[in-house]
Amino acid sequence: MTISIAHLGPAGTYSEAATLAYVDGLKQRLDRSYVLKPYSSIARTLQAVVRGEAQLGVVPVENSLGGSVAVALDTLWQLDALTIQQALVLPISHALLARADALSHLNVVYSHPQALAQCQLWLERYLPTAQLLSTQSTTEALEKIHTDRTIGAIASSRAGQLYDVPVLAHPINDRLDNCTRFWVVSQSGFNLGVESPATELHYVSLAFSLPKNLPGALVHPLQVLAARGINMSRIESRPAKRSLGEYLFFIDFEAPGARVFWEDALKELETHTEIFKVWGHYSVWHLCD
Ligand SMILES: O=C(O)C(=O)C[C@]1(C(=O)O)C=C[C@@H](O)C=C1
Repeated sequence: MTISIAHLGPAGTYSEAATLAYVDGLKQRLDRSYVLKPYSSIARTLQAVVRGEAQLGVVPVENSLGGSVAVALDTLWQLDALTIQQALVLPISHALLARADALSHLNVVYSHPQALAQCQLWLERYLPTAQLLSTQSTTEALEKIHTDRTIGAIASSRAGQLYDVPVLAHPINDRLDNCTRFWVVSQSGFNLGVESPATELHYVSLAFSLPKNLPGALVHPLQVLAARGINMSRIESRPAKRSLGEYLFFIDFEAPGARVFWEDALKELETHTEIFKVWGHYSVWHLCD
């Protein structure tokens, strides 16, 4: 059976690059054929998995410079039907692509908001007067250029080659060690049949809302982890989209060793929450670009 994998498109996005590298890794573990399915937004990528149009979906969730990809976390919470199979970390090296001969000819730069955020200092320094406009993906930004010599796009050099747009500057991200974490998700209950060795560091990701906005409400669930010596690797709050000041909390923690140890922690943690969702237990693959 062919495994179909949804990702943010069109061709040339970093999400596609992460998916291609993931497929390379999968091929070494699972003798199947794979087909990639591009979608026009991160939310639609996740919805495609829920609708069964693809068995897996690859979405960016966090970048070392730009922080969380809010739409991915918010959509995961709303959809409530997905499980994380794998995390992927991809190095991200942005290029400024344009048909212009010099930076001074550019009036507008398009890109995905995450890519614009990752190049913020560079843009302030070299293109302080250019208008910065958002697109759904870095390759959608490239499509805006057509033949216009006053428009630039931030995307990968690989995308520049695919769309035949020259590189005007590279790398332009504010730190060279820029990288993005992606989650590979499936419908809950889907078994990919890939065992990750216990030697790989494993994580658990979860999210919850709190029963009441009272003093100490967040401390209690956190104490459950601290009391067991469980190392939290991320905590992120997002608006609950109910009343002002109500939040959802997204937590990742390291989960080595016996399953029973952290499963017990989850049971106790749940008692301190209102809505409680566990996204999964998974390992991380560090990909090469
Ligand atoms: O627009 C793309 O190329 C994407 O795959 C999206 C995305 C993101 O949302 O973080 C992925 C990796 C980079 O951080 C920049 C953009």
